[in-house]
Amino acid sequence: MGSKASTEGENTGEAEKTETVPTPLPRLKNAIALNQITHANDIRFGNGRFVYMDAIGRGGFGIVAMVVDTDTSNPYAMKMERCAVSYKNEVEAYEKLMGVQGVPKFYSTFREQGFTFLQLELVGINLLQFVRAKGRKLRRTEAFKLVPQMIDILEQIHERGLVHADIKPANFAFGLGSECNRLYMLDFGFTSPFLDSDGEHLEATTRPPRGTVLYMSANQHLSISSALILLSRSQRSTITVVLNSLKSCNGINQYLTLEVIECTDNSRRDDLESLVYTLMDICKVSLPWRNLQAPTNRCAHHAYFDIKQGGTDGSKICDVPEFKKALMMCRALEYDEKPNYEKFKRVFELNIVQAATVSVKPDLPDQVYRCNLRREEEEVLLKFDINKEVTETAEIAELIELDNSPDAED
Ligand SMILES: Nc1ncnc2c1ncn2[C@@H]1O[C@H](COP(=O)(O)OP(=O)(O)OP(=O)(O)O)[C@@H](O)[C@H]1O
Repeated sequence: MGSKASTEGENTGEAEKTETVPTPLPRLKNAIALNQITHANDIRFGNGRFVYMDAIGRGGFGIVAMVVDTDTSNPYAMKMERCAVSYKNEVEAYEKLMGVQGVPKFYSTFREQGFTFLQLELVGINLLQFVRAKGRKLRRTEAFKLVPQMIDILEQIHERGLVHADIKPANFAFGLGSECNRLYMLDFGFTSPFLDSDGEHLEATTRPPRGTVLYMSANQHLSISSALILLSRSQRSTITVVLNSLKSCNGINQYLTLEVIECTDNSRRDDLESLVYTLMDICKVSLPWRNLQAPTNRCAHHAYFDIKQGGTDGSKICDVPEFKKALMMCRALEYDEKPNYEKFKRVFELNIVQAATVSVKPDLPDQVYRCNLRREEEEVLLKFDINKEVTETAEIAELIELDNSPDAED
């Protein structure tokens, strides 16, 4: 299934030693000031061109590292993934989104030792980290101040014929330095086109829900088809492998019930609905489904659907008029309908005084946020130590596996 099991979709880089950051101590826990990076090490990517500095993010498929280009001394974000499933999607999306304000610049991509790499413009802390660093949720006026930028980015992504499909706080980040009051959109691993080659909206197709459970639209939980596959005793031989692995489960040796959760493909309205949930979450408006278990079957998805629907006008979700209105607008959109982005922005418009006085930006505009690596991730990085001889056949096997994968480039 394309959804992320974590209901929060967050990185878990919590408290950690700051041995690589010299004095003065940063005020933001885990922060790395760009002008304070002094340590260089022997971990290199891209045939030695990029020096690894620190891990700054983690996702479902790999890590994001801060690196420095030895040719230019410029820092970059390097997204490194073992699995190539979302990689091709993401590269295609970044290529289509070149030049969009609010999407990090995409510089290059390469493969090394069975891993895929994306060299990206380095941006600052994400919205989830921002809220945590503040130690409180945002005031509504603060969150609303961000809306025009968020909608503008989303509109431009849609203008290029793509739906993002994983809108959440961790996928918005502030820029660095003089760009620190600008928002950027990250993570195009689930991004997909919604227009055909003639510019027509694609027909609604079905596939497993996509996105991060906490923020995915109600529609993504609406299972519209499921398959019940009954296998007679005589058919067993054809699926011996499956049945063998299920031997320990009572009652499965006569028939196999396979439930397929499918929903309608994401379209523009789903991105907007996820944006409303993102805004609710960064303000002090709790998401009523936050404590539900991650949905693994149709019944659980329906429970999510019901609660996210919150009645026809979303009134059972929360009583904040702006969110209610925005949700109603999302619900009123047809699958292939272009949203009225300006109208959507107006729902969250601040008055003149608020617009002039409310400011939302990181306290430390030159700092990125370090993410604690797990042991296995550190071990992976050590594969890229230039002092270490690469002799392991496992690495060659990985390469072969990757090149044979359906996503491998020609
Ligand atoms: N260009 C960048 N500059 C700075 N930090 C970044 C950049 N890209 C990603 N990050 C950091 O890394 C985190 C994870 O990145 P991203 O969401 O792209 O990875 P992912 O594997 O797709 O994650 P997930 O599975 O949670 O969606 C982001 O939340 C962000 O904090």
